Amino acid sequence: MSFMVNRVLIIGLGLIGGSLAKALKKKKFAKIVAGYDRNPDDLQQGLDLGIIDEGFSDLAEVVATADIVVLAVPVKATENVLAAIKPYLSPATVITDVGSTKANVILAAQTVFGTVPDKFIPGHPIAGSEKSGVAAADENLFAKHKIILTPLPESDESATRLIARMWQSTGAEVLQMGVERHDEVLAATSHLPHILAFSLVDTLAKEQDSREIFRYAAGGFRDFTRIAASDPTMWHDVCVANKQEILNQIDNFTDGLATLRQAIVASDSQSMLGIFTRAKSAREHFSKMLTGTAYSQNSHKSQVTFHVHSAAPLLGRIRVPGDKSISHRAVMLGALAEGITHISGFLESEDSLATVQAFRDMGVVIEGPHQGRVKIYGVGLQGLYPPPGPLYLGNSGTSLRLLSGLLAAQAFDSQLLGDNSLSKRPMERVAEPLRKMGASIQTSEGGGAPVVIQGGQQLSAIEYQMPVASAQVKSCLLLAGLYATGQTRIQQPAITRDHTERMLQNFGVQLTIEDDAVTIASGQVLKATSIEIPADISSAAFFIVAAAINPGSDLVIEQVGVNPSRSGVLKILGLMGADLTLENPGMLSGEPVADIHVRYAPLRGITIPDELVSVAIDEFPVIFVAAAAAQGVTCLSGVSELRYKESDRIEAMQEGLLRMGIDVTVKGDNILICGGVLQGAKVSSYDDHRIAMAFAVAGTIANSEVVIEACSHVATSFPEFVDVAQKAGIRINKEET
Ligand SMILES: O=C(O)C1=C[C@@H](OP(=O)(O)O)[C@@H](O)[C@H](O)C1
Ligand SMILES: C=C(OP(=O)(O)O)C(=O)O
Repeated sequence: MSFMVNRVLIIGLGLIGGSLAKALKKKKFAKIVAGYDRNPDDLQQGLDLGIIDEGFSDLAEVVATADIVVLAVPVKATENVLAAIKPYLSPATVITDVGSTKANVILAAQTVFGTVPDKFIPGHPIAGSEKSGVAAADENLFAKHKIILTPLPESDESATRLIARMWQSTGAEVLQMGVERHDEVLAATSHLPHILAFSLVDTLAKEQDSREIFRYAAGGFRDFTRIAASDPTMWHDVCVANKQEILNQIDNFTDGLATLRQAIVASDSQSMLGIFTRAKSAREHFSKMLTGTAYSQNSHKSQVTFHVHSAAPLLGRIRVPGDKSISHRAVMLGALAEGITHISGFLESEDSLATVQAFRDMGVVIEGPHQGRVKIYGVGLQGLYPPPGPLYLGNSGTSLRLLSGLLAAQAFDSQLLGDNSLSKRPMERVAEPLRKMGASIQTSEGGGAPVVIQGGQQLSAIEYQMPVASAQVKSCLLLAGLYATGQTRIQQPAITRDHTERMLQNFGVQLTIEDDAVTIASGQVLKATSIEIPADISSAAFFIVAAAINPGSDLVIEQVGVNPSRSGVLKILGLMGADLTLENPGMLSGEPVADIHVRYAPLRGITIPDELVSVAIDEFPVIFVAAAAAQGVTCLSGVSELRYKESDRIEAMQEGLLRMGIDVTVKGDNILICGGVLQGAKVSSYDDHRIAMAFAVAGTIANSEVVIEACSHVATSFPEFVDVAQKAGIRINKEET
């Protein structure tokens, strides 16, 4: 490290002080790491173990020469230690501490110095262990842990930066927050759990047959009570120091426990399941937030790269997972219905799980998903609760836009957030008509997320002519229309998927449906029902195209949704000469389904009819691949909406196909793709699931390996893609780093 402090003095060589000394020495943060402890044995042990360079039993000798003094002593000793070092401090010395409460540390500094010195930067490492003492010092104790600094408005900024740099050198992540907020947050997340652990063990230990009980204590007891072995004096001091915040949290917890007790007394299964399912999903949600991972099990934030080699023919029968658009709607309407809705075929992907989480955050009891089955205890149109914080919708445009319509009509305020990609997508297209209905809704810079909604507005019906063909805008307004006084009529410039209309009718809602418009009246009640979700044609499309372009293929994809407002891809491929037949037709919860049978046949370039664009909107990435594999030129126009998806899908496909040696010309709204021989290349998915999967299909006919980078987002819509692709005969491997 180029930057080096001369001398750091650590006062108190316990677990935290010793670990900090060890880490600072290892990272060469200071030329000299000095230690002071009033216990000579600890000091000697620190020297013997090489944890400190110099040991002092007299503060006068060392304080004046230290650049940084760290108080690693119990919180209640802070005042005495500050008083002891005060006479020797030089004006340049920066002081910090490691206490787990902050208001009383500030008070101690005020008592000793009159006002808090501007070079005193209070800090708290959120790291520890049930072990104590210098012998347990661990140089990695702080790595990847959070350190909270609570500087005051008058604190010296360069002193704050220095302390931040000191902690960063140990591998920790440094955050800043206000003193009060720190004490409140820590009371909830650290102090209360410790108190509960101590109290539970103490209560059980007092029972007569405690020996007998503890003999049978299994994992649950051990997990819950590990922290009851922590240092009693330290926890005594914390309880004294953060008394009021801790009492607030104990009261809060006591209320929660009383509610659960009452549910058990009354054998109230719905309340018990509500508490347990909410807690389970919140725990999973938080763990994922904390580890930076995602909603579904087989997705995480690691870098995922696909490697694809040209395929043998695709043969046999496969199933692809449930429809994403319908899965979202089933959860939303199930939650708003009266009674219990049972769903099967639910898509367990990041996007649809984000919708589930949002409704759980609003108090809806949802069991599952378990093997595609979800049980929703509907709360009725007026039964949602205010969420405890912003609703995080990940990568999912459908969740954010549809929920905007619903939330604009609620009595409570809400805020909708998404990942980087979602934050860039246009949200004014829903905010603008919702404002016309009387909603109070703001989008962020550039018209994107976060979207902030003030509840408590009575919406009124409007007649709205949508400027863009968007099922999300239409569905958003239909949901708002359930609450708006009067009849909301939405007119669309082209056909868009009508799953919301079909599903509302399944839930008993009356609509007036015309060729290009739909009207909904408020005052209706949704009645719980059972929904079977067909396989997603947007996921099936990758295999339809892969089979269509690989000689010898003969593949059946079972029970796929073939709703005419979704199945433009079949028509487009048909016009290109693909050999497709629909077998075994039927209906699933108001949606037409069929087995799609694809056999290889040479494709030819065509001009894609304008009216097929909006009914094949998500399939264009893979349609581009079909065009690249076809003989001749494919022309299309009117697809500018593709620029507003998870990536700019026109740019992403053009770039990748050009790398693969395919001529793609984009002039304004016109796109020309010249079929040719696809070459092996390295391409990026731009974190867009459909781009990743489209290039995997392109790889099946490339003349050498295709490497697709940034594929973790495939879990947005199709977490099992690689497994299904391998089963169908595609030679694809997933590399995770
Ligand atoms: O309503 C829906 O479920 C969807 C509508 C389409 O978006 P737009 O409404 O923006 O066209 C589509 O691209 C998206 O994947 C899902
Ligand atoms: C555009 C898509 O989804 P959403 O708008 O829900 O993010 C998609 O799945 O291709």
